[in-house]
Amino acid sequence: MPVTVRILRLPHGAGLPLPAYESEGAAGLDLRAAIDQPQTLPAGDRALVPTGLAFELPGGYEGQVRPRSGLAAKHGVTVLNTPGTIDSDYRGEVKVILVNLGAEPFIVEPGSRIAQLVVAPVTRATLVEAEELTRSDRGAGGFGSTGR
Ligand SMILES: O=c1ccn([C@H]2C[C@H](O)[C@@H](COP(=O)(O)OP(=O)(O)OP(=O)(O)O)O2)c(=O)[nH]1
Ligand SMILES: [Mg+2]
Repeated sequence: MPVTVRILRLPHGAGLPLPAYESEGAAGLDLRAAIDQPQTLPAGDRALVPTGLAFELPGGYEGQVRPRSGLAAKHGVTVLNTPGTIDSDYRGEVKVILVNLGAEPFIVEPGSRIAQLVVAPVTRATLVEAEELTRSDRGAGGFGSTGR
């Protein structure tokens, strides 16, 4: 379902194109690094990379910051907290926590596409505290209880 999202380009992101869906059916809007110098991400290290963007998501929606599979497959570079959560009431700059799990340093180039933002509906729960929970076949079994 299409949804309208207000977006603000911050001064350091003003020269970058607006995020776009890169194909007709793409789920994510690519996010770019709003940096003015190449930034080296050493192997094993992480960095909070600015996007130069702030969003106003409608109530009932969230933004999910997800990795790009190409960066992960080719360089071992992913989003540390994937999926990062952008709350609908957050008005600050969206930043991407990149981590380099590869063996080589990775250079983040200015304006390069580092992650993607998926806008998704969220359900908010009403919690009802209970004395006990309804029985189920699974019960408390988990963490591999059904075997391999
Ligand atoms: O990858 C991310 C994750 C979060 N945020 C921003 C938007 C989000 O609405 C806010 C808070 O994120 P989260 O709730 O995940 O972080 P927290 O550690 O719980 O911080 P807070 O106490 O501010 O909620 O930070 C980002 O820019 N990038
Ligand atoms: Mg939080």
